[in-house]
Amino acid sequence: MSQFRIAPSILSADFARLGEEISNVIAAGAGLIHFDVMDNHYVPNLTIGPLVCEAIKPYATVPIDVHLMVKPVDRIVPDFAKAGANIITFHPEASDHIDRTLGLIREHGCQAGLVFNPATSLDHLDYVLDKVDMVLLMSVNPGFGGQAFIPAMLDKARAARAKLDAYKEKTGRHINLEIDGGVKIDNIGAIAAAGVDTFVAGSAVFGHPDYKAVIDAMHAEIGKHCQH
Ligand SMILES: O=C(CO)[C@@H](O)[C@H](O)COP(=O)(O)O
Repeated sequence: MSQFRIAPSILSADFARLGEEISNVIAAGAGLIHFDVMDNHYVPNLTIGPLVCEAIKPYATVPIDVHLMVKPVDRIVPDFAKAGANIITFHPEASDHIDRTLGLIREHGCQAGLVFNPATSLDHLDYVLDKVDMVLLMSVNPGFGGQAFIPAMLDKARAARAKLDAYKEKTGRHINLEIDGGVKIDNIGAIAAAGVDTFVAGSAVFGHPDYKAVIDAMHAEIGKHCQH
């Protein structure tokens, strides 16, 4: 199995046919289902919550990757764990106690991750890596699908990969590096070469008439730049 996973963001799916959309992207090769939670407070948009997560769970035969763009974070964590989330990530700016929130997510049986906005320093990883399973780099400002990839995030991905590799050298534990925003067939190779292994893609997948064609093309581009 490839170490590289495409995580279609259901923000760009047809919400009237969500279960079917999820089955279709999984059949097309999706490795994760990316679930964007926006609260119209931490970010200027409002989306979906635990009830929808629970409703899609029977269709999600791959892990559900819940990206919390909410403040506060902690009180919603148990609800998402109960609703079937497998991975829960949150923004350090949205939690008063980052270490506590990471621990809380893991205590509820989910993998835990930190999300970095484009201008947020990776220093937040220091001292908490032992509780982190996933690092998610935003390559757009959070809140909306369909924005353009911010090129400076390639340098940030290289810096994050270096940190995670140094940690793996010390501990033997691999931490996934995910990117989110503006990921397309024509930039995914360069992003993979910068060290990213998990790629959120909303409009690129759901905006294409053939989900398998676009996910296959993404894996092919990754393959040109990295060993699959
Ligand atoms: O979290 C977000 C936006 O805040 C993303 O997951 C977007 O939904 C990605 O969409 P595309 O840029 O791939 O269209």
